[in-house]
Amino acid sequence: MNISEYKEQRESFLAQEKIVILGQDQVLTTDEEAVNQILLTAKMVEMNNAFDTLNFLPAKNFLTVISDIQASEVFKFIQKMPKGAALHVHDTALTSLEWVIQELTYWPDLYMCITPQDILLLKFFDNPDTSCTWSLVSEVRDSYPSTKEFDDELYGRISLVTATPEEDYPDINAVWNAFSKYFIATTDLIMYRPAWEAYLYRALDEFRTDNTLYVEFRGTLPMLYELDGTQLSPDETLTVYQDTIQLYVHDHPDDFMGTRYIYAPPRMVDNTTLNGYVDTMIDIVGKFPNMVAGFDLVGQEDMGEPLINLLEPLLRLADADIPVFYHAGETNWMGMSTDENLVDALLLNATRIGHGYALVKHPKAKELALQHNTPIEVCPVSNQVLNLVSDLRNHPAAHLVAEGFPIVISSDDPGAWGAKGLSYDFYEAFMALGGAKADLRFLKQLAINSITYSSVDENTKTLMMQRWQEKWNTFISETLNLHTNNYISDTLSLHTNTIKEVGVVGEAKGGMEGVGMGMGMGMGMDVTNEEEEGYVTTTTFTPIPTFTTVTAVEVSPCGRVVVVGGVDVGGMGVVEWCSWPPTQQHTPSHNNILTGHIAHHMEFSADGRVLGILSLLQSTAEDDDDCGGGGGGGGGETRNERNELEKERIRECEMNKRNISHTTVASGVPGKDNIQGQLPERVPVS
Ligand SMILES: O=c1[nH]cnc2c1ncn2[C@@H]1O[C@H](CO)[C@@H](O)[C@H]1O
Repeated sequence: MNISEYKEQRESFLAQEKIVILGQDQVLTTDEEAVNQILLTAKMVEMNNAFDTLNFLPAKNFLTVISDIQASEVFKFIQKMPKGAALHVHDTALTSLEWVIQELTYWPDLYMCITPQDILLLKFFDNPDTSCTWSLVSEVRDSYPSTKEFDDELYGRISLVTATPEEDYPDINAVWNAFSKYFIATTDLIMYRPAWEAYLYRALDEFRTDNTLYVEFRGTLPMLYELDGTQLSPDETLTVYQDTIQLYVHDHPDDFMGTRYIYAPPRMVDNTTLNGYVDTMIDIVGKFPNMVAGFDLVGQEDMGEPLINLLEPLLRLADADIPVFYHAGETNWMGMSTDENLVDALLLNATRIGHGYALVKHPKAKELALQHNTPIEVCPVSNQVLNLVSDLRNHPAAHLVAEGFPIVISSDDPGAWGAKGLSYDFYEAFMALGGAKADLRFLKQLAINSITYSSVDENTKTLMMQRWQEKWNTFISETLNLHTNNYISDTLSLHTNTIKEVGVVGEAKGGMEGVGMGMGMGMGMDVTNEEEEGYVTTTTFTPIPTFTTVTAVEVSPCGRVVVVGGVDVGGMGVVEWCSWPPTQQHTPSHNNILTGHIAHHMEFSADGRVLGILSLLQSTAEDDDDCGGGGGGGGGETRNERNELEKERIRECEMNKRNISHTTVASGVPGKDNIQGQLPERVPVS
């Protein structure tokens, strides 16, 4: 076998592998392709940098890299992207803790107490009871040197966020212990009926503003209470849920489509208690059929009762045809009792599986899940924070992604760990579970999956998909526009900072004429006034603002490239691109900047798109053809010698390309009013 045969075989092998990756069968429109390139460019900058430095955010505990993720361009992209639905989140950690502290803990009548076991309690009372030594939060806050100090301490006590997770949470029990304290502190605080209304409204707002259309949240159904301590019944509690959701949808009819509730009491129970939960379930699904989606069991799985021990009540649910969404396989204990929850969840006909972290260790269960089209709800940040996996590249869902298994991505308990909405989990999934090659198709598929696997009826699903698609289309076109606009300003400032000179090439030997532009761009080109062998270069310093008109801006087909069209003083455009026409496969990181080249004219379509560039002396930083200065490099020459060599090289290169026809369009002092000569005629580009 020769090398090319081998390579052919390899290509076809890799192609086969690629087509099964989650989302690869999505067909992208031209605009989506362009956006994909923008996305991949940002992604590859991040990936390549991490590949060199080993500073890869998904490999680090989320609690320590939240602000780094916020600074990521990929994350910002994902935040704006319509993500569909959040299908796996828990009631008491839906909303950012920052809001809870800044808003709810400033409400009057809120008391706090720290128990002898050092557990923080927060509760609203008109008259505090005697179960603890309560103090008014407002008074305690006032006793601090500053409100910020108090609020920070409160945040530190409640949230799981820490700079030293490995020390603070050495194992899964330690982190779940801290997690339980979070639930204890927040539950009484937010179950005060007016506080819950504000909290749930805010939760939906955080998801909507994170570009999520719909939410399914799980809850243990803790009873709401009034200030005088009166507890609401389950029906009254659920009515408050329903009213708040309806109010939210009413207030945001175009951007939010609703919320359903999965009743999910604790799994650390016996059959009698669970039978009580099942009764409640059957009752509430009858009374709130639109809102209540089904049943689940929650809590630290390894500590809970395995599903197999709870069969009698669970089969009652199956008999009553109640959809179930069991948390199952949220464990690293392969072969132990809780690990088999996965099998039971599937045999009990789960609609979706919560986490399903252990699924890859159960090939038969995986097969069954595929047969039943049962997705798993992957919550990457949760799995990392709760100590199942430290480096998210090693998350088992990476295997599932590689073979296109149906997953949805969700955020579990964003409020508990300084996250918000869905974007952080999408980011981790995109960077770590999908690997370097996951692109817009992957993200699009995740969004589509979230709607496909939601529990809404088919009609609503169709409407939701349509709404999502509209938002998606808007996102795509806005991203293209925004990218282009940003690119102009970036480009302008880049050029303003780095352009040293603009050279106007006058008469060339042999009567060839041309206009050239020499920009420093840190590429070692340093053209000065000179005359050599008929190759005349006139150099004038021209700051970028003298580029007079920007008539069109476009992302090139390779996406990366933006052309700032229009006319500069020499009748040229400022050009940055990968390649036009695309002559080679460009990796997204390919960032050729054309400098010192002759671009006479750009050709635009009737709708203003840049079709191509005419009379272009093409040369790029990475082409063999490059005439634009090869950058530093070089061996022992002095700077002057290097400059001379460089000039010689450029000149030769330029001369070799004289078969491209050029027209002098300007000479003399740059400046809009000093353009001399005619702009070249437009030649249609086929
Ligand atoms: O990742 C998880 N696995 C299992 N249970 C969870 C997880 N996150 C939160 N809860 C449980 O949900 C309840 C609030 O609705 C909490 O009691 C918590 O234990």
